[in-house]
Amino acid sequence: MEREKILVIDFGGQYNQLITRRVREKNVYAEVVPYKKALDAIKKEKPIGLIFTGGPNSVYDAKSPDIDPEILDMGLPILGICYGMQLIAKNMGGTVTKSDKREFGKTKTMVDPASKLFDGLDVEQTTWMSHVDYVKELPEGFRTVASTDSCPVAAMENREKNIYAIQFHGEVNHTENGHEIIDNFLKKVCHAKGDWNMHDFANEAKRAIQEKVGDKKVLLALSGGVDSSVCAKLLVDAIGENLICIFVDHGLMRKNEGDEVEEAFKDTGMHFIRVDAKDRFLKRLKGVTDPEQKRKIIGEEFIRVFEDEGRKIGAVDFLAQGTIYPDVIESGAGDAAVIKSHHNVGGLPAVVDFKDLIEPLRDLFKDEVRQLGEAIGLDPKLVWRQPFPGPGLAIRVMGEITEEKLDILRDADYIFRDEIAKAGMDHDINQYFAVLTNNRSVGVMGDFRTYDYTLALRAVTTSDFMTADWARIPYEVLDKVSVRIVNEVEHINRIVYDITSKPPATIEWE
Ligand SMILES: Nc1ncnc2c1ncn2[C@@H]1O[C@H](COP(=O)(O)OP(=O)(O)OP(=O)(O)O)[C@@H](O)[C@H]1O
Ligand SMILES: O=c1[nH]c(=O)c2[nH+]cn([C@@H]3O[C@H](COP(=O)(O)O)[C@@H](O)[C@H]3O)c2[nH]1
Ligand SMILES: NC(=O)CC[C@H](N)C(=O)O
Ligand SMILES: [Mg+2]
Repeated sequence: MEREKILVIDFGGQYNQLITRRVREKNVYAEVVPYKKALDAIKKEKPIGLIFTGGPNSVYDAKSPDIDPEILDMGLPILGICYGMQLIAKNMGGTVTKSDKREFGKTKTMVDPASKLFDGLDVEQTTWMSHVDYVKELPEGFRTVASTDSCPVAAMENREKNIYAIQFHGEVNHTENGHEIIDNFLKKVCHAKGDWNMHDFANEAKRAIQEKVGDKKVLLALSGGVDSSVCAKLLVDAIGENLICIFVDHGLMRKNEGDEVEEAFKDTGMHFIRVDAKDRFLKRLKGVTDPEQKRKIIGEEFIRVFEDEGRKIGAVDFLAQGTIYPDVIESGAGDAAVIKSHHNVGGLPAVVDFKDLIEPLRDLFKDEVRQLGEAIGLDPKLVWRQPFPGPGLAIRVMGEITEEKLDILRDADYIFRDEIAKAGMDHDINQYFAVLTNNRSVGVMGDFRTYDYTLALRAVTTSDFMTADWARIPYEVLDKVSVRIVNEVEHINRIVYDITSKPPATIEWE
C-alpha cells in the first residue's frame, strides 16, 4: 500500500525541518526536498500535498530560488509559507513588493474561519511573522483569508485549485494555533487519513538498511547514548549478525560511564567492542584550546579508531552513526550558519576505508528518536538517558584539556548529577552537567587562601535541544550541590549557575 506523504519543498528557510516534524506529529509522513529537485521528487513520490517553505530571498530578485510552474498546475494541494506564499503569488500573476517596514514577531491577525485553513478558529489570532516583502495584489482566482494591521494579505486561498498560503510561520510555536492550521491543511485540504506512525518509520528504515547493506558488514559507532542506542536496535533488527558495535572510550567520558555502557550492552546479544582510546585522544588534544579545533580533532580521531577496528574485523563496508537532525543543522547544513561542528557531521574524510555512511535518524528530532526507541522496544533506561555529546568532557573543560582537569570535572559533575537525582528532578531537567571554566579566583578555606577553579553548573529544559530554557532548580538543591562540591572536590573554590537560555547561549559551553 502506498503511504501518504507530504513533500516540503525547501527554499532555504530556517524552519523547514520543523514543518516536516509538525506534519509527522499529525501522523502524516513528510520529508524535505530541495526546490531544484521538487518536480522529479513529486513525480516519483506521488505526495498527497506540498508545502513550500520560507526563505531568506526576495522573489523578485532574478537569482532567487523559483518553482517549476508545472508544479502549480498539477492539481496537488499546496500550502505556501512566507517566501513560499510570495512565490505562489508571483508565479500565478499577483504582485509581491517590499514593505517599508519589517513585520517581525507575534502579530495580531484577523482570519476568516470560512477558509478550510482556519476552520474552527476564532477570528482574532496571534501569528508569528518574519518578513519585509508582502503580497500586494492577489493572483487571479485567489481571495484574502487573513490580514494584519500592516499586511493586507496575511493568507490567501484558491479553493478550486486547492492552493493555500500564509505569510506567517504556522510551524513555530509562537503562532498560537499553528498546529491546527497545519492539521486543517492536512485533513481538510489534502484529505489525509493520518495513520502513519513510528512503527511505520521503523519498518521502512529497516527495509532501506537491508537494501543498502545486503550481506555486507556494518560498524556502528555506539556511545550508549540515546541516538546510537536506538540505531543499534534498528540495525540489529535489520541485519542481525552483520552489525558490529564499537564503543570508543576516549577518556572524555563521565565518571563510571565506560563501565555503565559496557554493562548495558553486555547481555543484549549484540556484537559489542569497547576500545580503550584514551591515550590517542588526549595526545592529539594536548595544548589545543580552540573549541572548533577540539571538535574537528575528535571527529577525525573517531573515524580513525573506527577504521582501525574495521581493519581488524576485515571487509567492513559501512559506518553507521546516530546522527540526528539538530547535529546536522547546527553544523551548517545547506545554507544555514555553522554554530558548532558536531563531531559526527560533515561526512567521511577524503581518505577513508568505509564506502558509505548509514544514518537512519538524520531527519529526526531528539524527541522523535525517543518515540522511535519506544516503538522498537529499546530498554527505557536507554531511551530516556540524558544526551551526552560525542566530544564528551573535552568541550566541558574550557581551554586546554589535562587529565587533572578532567578528573576534577568528573568528580564535580558526578555530585551535581547525584543531587539532581536525589531531588527527584532527573526526569524534569532534560540535560544537566558541570563545566570546568578556565577561570581561577581567590577563596578562603580553613583560614587559608585558595586560588582555584570556578565551576559552572548548567541545566536546561527542552524537548528538541534546538532551543532551551535554563532549569529553575530550587535554591536548596543548588546549595547542597555547591557545598558538596567545594568540600569534596579539590581545586574548586567557586560555583556559578548558568542562567542563559538557548538562544542566545547554546547548551554546551564550547
Ligand atoms: N564514545 C563514542 N563511541 C562511539 N561512537 C560515538 C561515541 N560518541 C559519539 N559517537 C557517535 O556519534 C554520534 C553522535 O553522538 P551524540 O552524542 O549526538 O549521540 P548519542 O551519543 O548516540 O546520543 P545522545 O545524544 O543521547 O548522547 C553517536 O550517535 C555515535 O554514532
Ligand atoms: O554528539 C554530539 N556531538 C557534538 O559535537 C555536540 N555538541 C553539542 N552536542 C549536544 O547537542 C545538544 C545541543 O547542544 P548545543 O546547544 O551546545 O549546540 C546538546 O544536547 C549537546 O550536549 C553534541 N552532541
Ligand atoms: N521568512 C521568509 O520566508 C522571508 C521571505 C522574504 N524574504 C521576506 O522578507 O518577506
Ligand atoms: Mg552522546
